[in-house]
Amino acid sequence: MTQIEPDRDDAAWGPRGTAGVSFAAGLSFDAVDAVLGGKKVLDGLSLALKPGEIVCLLGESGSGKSTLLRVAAGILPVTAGQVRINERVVAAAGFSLPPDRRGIGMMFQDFALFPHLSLLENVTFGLRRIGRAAALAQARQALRRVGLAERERDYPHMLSGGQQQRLALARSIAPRPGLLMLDEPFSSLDARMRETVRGETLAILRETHATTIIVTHDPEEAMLLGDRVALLRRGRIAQIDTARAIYRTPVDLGAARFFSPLSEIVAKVSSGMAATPLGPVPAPGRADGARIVVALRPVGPLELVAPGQGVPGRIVSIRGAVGIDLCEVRVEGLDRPLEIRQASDAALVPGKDIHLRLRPEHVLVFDLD
Ligand SMILES: Nc1ncnc2c1ncn2[C@@H]1O[C@H](COP(=O)(O)OP(=O)(O)OP(=O)(O)O)[C@@H](O)[C@H]1O
Repeated sequence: MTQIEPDRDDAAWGPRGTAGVSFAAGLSFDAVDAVLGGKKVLDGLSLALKPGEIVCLLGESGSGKSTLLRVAAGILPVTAGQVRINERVVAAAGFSLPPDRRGIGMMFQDFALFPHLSLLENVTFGLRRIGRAAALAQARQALRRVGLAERERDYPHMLSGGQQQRLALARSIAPRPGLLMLDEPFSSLDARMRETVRGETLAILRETHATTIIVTHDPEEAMLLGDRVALLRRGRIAQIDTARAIYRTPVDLGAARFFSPLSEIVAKVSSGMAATPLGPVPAPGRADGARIVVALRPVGPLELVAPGQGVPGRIVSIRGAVGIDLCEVRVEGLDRPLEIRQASDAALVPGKDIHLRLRPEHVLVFDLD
């Protein structure tokens, strides 16, 4: 058996070490189709990532998120279009560069660890090409970076969920891939652990410089982690932009609904304005008689004001969260209560009469489909 040399480099890496740096790669999908079970799951999908960029992929269940990662990694072929890595075509109809020649690291939702291999062996598994000594050094560096250096002889079942996530991350970054595909990397962790692990993972991704796609179901997570957020719908990108931009100017009502609950009011346009029970809302560019949806996020468009300065409403329910109250407010003329988030206030109680002022500049307006 090979004698494992103690690592002499500890001091240089600080308390936890750093992740090895990758050569970030550009990744692009040009009008890609992919078929599963006779169904077109990616349908003319186009998407381009700049080197070193982190893009979070959001979308309904079944919209094709995992399929997109599998196509990038070379696990699934394309039936039309092209996938390019650094301008080199790696997939096209009838052609697929094998996964191990693409320089892509993949991390799966269930971590896909090898139960019969030690932590160190789990990480060196993907490093067979570089020779035993270099593989051990790189694997140890990755384990140290995720805080598992002391556990290298243990087996995956001896780790907590959070530690397993860190091992899976170490395994995917150890070969220093230029591209990383992370499929719901935090979904099996509980809420508190998710927050810590998420921050740590982001720090590691920034260190490696790897160009990364992260699939998530959680809009807040996407907004925190992604340089840009891409919204996938029925196998195509419905919108891609910074999280702030998508939040402020979603491309349609479906995209808006993805990022927060909405109170939706249908209204008719007259002379560029739409009358709602909360007050008039500008509807520029819409013809007279057109029907629109005025959508209100729980934070921003409505403020509590003194009597006489806004429309009357009544609080019908209150749920407390950390530092905020989630209020449902009934307003005459609306079929459903409005959902409003307010800074916690003991004076806000169910049954209380309040007054609301609409801030039209914070309202989203969409054509009624
Ligand atoms: N092996 C398969 N055979 C046939 N259809 C499949 C297969 N795998 C996935 N699909 C279908 O392809 C579509 C896209 O699946 P995919 O896993 O990419 O979606 P997703 O957006 O990642 O969903 P989720 O968020 O639920 O993981 C779904 O309709 C799914 O049922």
